[in-house]
Amino acid sequence: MVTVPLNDNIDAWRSASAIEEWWATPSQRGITRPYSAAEVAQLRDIFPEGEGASAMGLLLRETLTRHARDQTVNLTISAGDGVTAQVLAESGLDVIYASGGVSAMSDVTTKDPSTDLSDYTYDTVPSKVATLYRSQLVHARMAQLSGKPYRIVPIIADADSGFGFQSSVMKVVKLFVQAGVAGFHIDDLLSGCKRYDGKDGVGYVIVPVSEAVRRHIAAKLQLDIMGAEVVSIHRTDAETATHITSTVDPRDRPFILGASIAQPHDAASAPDYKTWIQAADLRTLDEAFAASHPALFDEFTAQTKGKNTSEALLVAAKLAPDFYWSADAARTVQGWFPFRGGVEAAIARAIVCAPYTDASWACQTKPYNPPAVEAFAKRVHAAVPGRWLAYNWTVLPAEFAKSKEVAEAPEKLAKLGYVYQWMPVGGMTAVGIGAKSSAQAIKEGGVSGFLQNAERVQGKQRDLLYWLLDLAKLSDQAQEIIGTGL
Ligand SMILES: C[C@](O)(C(=O)O)[C@H](CC(=O)O)C(=O)O
Ligand SMILES: [Mg+2]
Repeated sequence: MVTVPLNDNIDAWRSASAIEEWWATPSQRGITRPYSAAEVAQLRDIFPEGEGASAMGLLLRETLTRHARDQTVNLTISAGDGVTAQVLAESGLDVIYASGGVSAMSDVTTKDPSTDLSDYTYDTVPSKVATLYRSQLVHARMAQLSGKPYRIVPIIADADSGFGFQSSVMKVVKLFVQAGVAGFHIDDLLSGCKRYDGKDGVGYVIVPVSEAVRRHIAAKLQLDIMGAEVVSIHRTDAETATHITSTVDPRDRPFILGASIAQPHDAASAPDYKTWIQAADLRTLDEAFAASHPALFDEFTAQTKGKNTSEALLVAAKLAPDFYWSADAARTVQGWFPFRGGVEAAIARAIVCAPYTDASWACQTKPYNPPAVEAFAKRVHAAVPGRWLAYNWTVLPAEFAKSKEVAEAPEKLAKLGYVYQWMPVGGMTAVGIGAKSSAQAIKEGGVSGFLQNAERVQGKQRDLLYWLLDLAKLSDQAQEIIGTGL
């Protein structure tokens, strides 16, 4: 048997009481865990390996708490490389985002960029985080050596849908923690099947809310196993969703649509899906029953409390044998059910998932919509006071740049509790702008044009050599310490 001198510490690290003590601390005590500290202790490794991520996680918690308290704007963009990360940190931004979409489109582990479909290998964004985190470590070392101040900025990363089932959620979270992440978001999408043109009547497909909850519990379990302070963000795509994979969860019933007019064939065997759903007059079960049997609706509501669509449909059939409604008939060829996406569905999901996560985010794929943004904040806060909220500025039409409403919006959102706001694709735009202005300067003025342009943007030419010379001090210092004595 191998013995290590740290046995006592290891026993403490793997003890249920130490875990319980940690769960009672301010960062952890708000979380609902459907498992015990003893069960987590059994799954712990001999050594903890999340120290860097925990430090970053605590820093992020501090940052979000400060912005929530002061109602200040915390706005940032993504970074895909160490240079961008460093510039964002030096410029005073409080968070760096590691985007799945930007990675998908520009730099994936398999080296074959494509659409943002969450079908890239799951080590892609963790590996990006490692780059952003480790380059910050190097800069902190450089600064320490030269006695200069430095900033470490926490990284929030995109965990997409967790890349499969619960085990893959745990694996991607583990990689994130090992990489030094401060926070991550997990969504409720079905991986790999976004349709952007809507040509087939299907856009975003989500999973039942119970599956979203299980993803968050799996993620939290992995954080608990690793003892990591990392912030977990609930993301829902329910605002955009057009379909859901299953009708099993009663909490999804208010948004599941079915045919209220019987058709000769199911939607899946119809020549044109969109024409079929129009003819079938899609409604929720409750809407259809209320419209066809208003006198029985109160009785129906009372008897179907907490029931999913199939169970509620049985009640409807007993109360009114002539009633017709079918979610099954409206399934797509893949078996997905029509879903009424919107802010109501996003709010419902945010409230259900809040106990297992630290922050809530309804992903935006349409231009800024103030009433929806406000409704989400107010209703989520009514259910979960003080909840951290996030907002993505993704769809940014050119006219936004000059609109007064959008200019004032980040501040307005900060007052509503949106403590983290970001332009997810902004890192790609920023790199593109830098490259484009450099290329233009070279074309117009050669070496001198390039240098003048760099100086104009960066303020001082020192920045051009900063990395090379200051980094070199680190290796020079190591050589100095090793010496020439032998
Ligand atoms: C935020 C996001 O998840 C990302 O990967 O950056 C994407 C961004 C995008 O595709 O525009 C998303 O909003 O789904
Ligand atoms: Mg993404």
